[in-house]
Amino acid sequence: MGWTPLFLEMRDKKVLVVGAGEVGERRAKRFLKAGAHVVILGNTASEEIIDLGASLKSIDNASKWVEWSDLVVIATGDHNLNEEIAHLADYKLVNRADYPQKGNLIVPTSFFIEDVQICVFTGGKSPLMAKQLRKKIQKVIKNEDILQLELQDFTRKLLKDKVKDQKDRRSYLYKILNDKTVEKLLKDGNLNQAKVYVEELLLNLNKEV
Ligand SMILES: C[C@@]1(CC(=O)O)c2cc3[nH]c(cc4nc(cc5[nH]c(cc(n2)[C@H]1CCC(=O)O)[C@@](C)(CC(=O)O)[C@@H]5CCC(=O)O)C(CC(=O)O)=C4CCC(=O)O)c(CCC(=O)O)c3CC(=O)O
Ligand SMILES: NC(=O)C1=CN([C@@H]2O[C@H](COP(=O)(O)OP(=O)(O)OC[C@H]3O[C@@H](n4cnc5c(N)ncnc54)[C@H](O)[C@@H]3O)[C@@H](O)[C@H]2O)C=CC1
Repeated sequence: MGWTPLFLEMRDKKVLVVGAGEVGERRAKRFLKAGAHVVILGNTASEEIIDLGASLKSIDNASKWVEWSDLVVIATGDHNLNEEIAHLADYKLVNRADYPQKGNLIVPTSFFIEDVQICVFTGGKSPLMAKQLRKKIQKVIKNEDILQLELQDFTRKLLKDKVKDQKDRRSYLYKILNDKTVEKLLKDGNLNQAKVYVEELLLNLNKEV
């Protein structure tokens, strides 16, 4: 299995979705929300994805639209047609809804918590379990984790100015992560106070250096 997780910047990328049934529609929505231009090939597309900015084109011009695209989602229920499109698109990024292993791109289940994006992929073994695992993971991530993330971002920026050596910066970030006062402040939702606390610690750090 050669799959590895990556994040693609989809803003202004061109996505061709061949067949906007249940799966094609889901993919179209995902890419539209990420800022891509989406063309649907086929006979139908829901009002919702057209409103979101997708346009519907005839399958007769498939090779032209494949050439136009950066990424092709193949999601019709017609296996022969899917194979034909895959043949045209063999030099592109391709997501195959019917035979994932014949494509080179997976669209995993994913969710955002603030700026954190979490994805689950079961290697194609069980999409249903990918969905279940997503729901379980969503439950265990707490508000204080997100506040810690904000505090780490704040601290990293301060440290970049003050501490030259990356290894020293890393060790300082771990200290903040494991600091009991910080833990308590974040549990109580006091991000601003935690920032003040970190700033004071950093002042002391400057004195030590
Ligand atoms: C490989 C992959 C495609 C890719 O992206 O390249 C793929 C492939 C296939 N799925 C099939 C079926 C189902 N898919 C779902 C649901 C989801 N499928 C998703 C992803 C993926 N599905 C990719 C990675 C999967 C992985 O993690 O391994 C999710 C997670 C994300 C998303 O699609 O947005 C989304 C949940 C969204 C959420 O979290 O809410 C359900 C459940 C339901 O409908 O409720 C069922 C029915 C139950 C079942 O089969 O499990 C079949 C037909 C099998 C057949 O013919 O029987 C194939 C094709 C095949 O397996 O050959
Ligand atoms: N990746 C995934 O998560 C899943 C994949 N699948 C697989 O993906 C494929 C599509 O699944 P669904 O979206 O659920 O099916 P669906 O039946 O909801 O949608 C299929 C779409 O293909 C279009 N279509 C069919 N024949 C066509 C043709 N000759 N020309 C143009 N358009 C044509 C239909 O109009 C429809 O819009 C199936 O092969 C299925 O096994 C199914 C469920 C989930």
